[in-house]
Amino acid sequence: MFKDSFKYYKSRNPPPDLKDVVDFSIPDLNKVRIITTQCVENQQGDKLGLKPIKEWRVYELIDVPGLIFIENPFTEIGQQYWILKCLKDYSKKPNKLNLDIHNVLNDNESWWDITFGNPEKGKNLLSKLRWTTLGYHHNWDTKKYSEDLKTQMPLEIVKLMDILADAIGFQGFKAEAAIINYYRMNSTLAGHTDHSEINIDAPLFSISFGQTAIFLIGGLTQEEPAVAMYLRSGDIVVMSEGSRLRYHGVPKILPTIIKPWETNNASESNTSISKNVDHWKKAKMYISEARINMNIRQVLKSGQMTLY
Ligand SMILES: O=C(O)CCC(=O)C(=O)O
Ligand SMILES: [Fe+2]
Repeated sequence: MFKDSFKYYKSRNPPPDLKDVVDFSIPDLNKVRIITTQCVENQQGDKLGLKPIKEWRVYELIDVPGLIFIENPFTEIGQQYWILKCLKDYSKKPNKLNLDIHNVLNDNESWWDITFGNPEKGKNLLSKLRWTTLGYHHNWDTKKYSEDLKTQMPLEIVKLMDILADAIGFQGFKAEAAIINYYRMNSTLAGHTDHSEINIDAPLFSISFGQTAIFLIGGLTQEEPAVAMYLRSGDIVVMSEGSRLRYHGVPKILPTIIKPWETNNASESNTSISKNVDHWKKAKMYISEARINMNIRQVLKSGQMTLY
C-alpha cells in the first residue's frame, strides 16, 4: 500500500533502510531501461543552463512504464540560474503564493526582498514559503484550473520545456501551468494524483533542485505498492502515458553530499547567469537546507485556446 511505504520512508525512529531506493546514478539494468534522446542540439540549451543533449542520461523505470528519469542535465551555472529564478522571481506577484492567505506580505513586498533584506520580519518568513503557482493557477480547494486565474508563463520555462520535451520525444508539449514547491528538511508531500489538467495525455515534468528527495511512485489506486527513488539536484522526472495518473509523494528530504550547484569558480564565470554574486550567496544559503521542485504541466489539449 502507498501509505505504508510513505510511513516507512518518513519514519525517523526507526530510520528506514534505503537499500531498495532506486538510484539512477548507479542504474540497475534489471530495474531501468536506457532511453535514447532525440539529439537535435539546440543553441538555446546553453543559455538555459543545459548540458549538450548528447551527454544526458535518460532512463525509464521498467516496472512503471512511462516514468522517465533524466539525470541532472543542468550545468552548475544552470543550477544556480534556476534556483535563483525560483527564489527571487517566481515567488513574486502576480504569481500566487501559499503566503498570500496569511497576509504576511504587503502588495509591494516580495518574499525574497523581505526574507533577505529585513532581518526582523525576514527571520520567520524564510521557512514559510511552501509553494507558488504560475500560468494557469491550480486552485487547491476545488482542484481545478480557471481561465480567470491565469498569469503569464515565464518565457524561459516555456523554452526549457520545449527543449526537454523535444529531446525525449514529446514534441508539441506546451508549458501552461507550473507549481514551484519549496521543501524544508522536515517537509513532506502526501500521496496524491495530478488529474486536474484537461489534457492528461500530455506528460508532467518535475524538476528538482537542492537537497535530495525520496520520491514514491505508486499505482493508480492507493492500494498498490510504491517504488522509491532518489531525486537529486537537477534530476527530472517525467510522468507520461501509463505513469501520468499514478499516486506519488515525497516522504523524506535527505541532506545531500553532492552539490552540483556549488562550484569553486562559478563567481568568476563570465556568464550573465551568475552575475549577481550577492544574490547567489543568499540563494546558496537557502538551498543548503531546502529542496525546490518545479512541477510543470500542459493544461489544454493541443489546439484548444481556453479552458471553456
Ligand atoms: O516535489 C516533488 O518531487 C513532487 C511534487 C508534486 O508531485 C506536485 O507538485 O504535484
Ligand atoms: Fe504531483
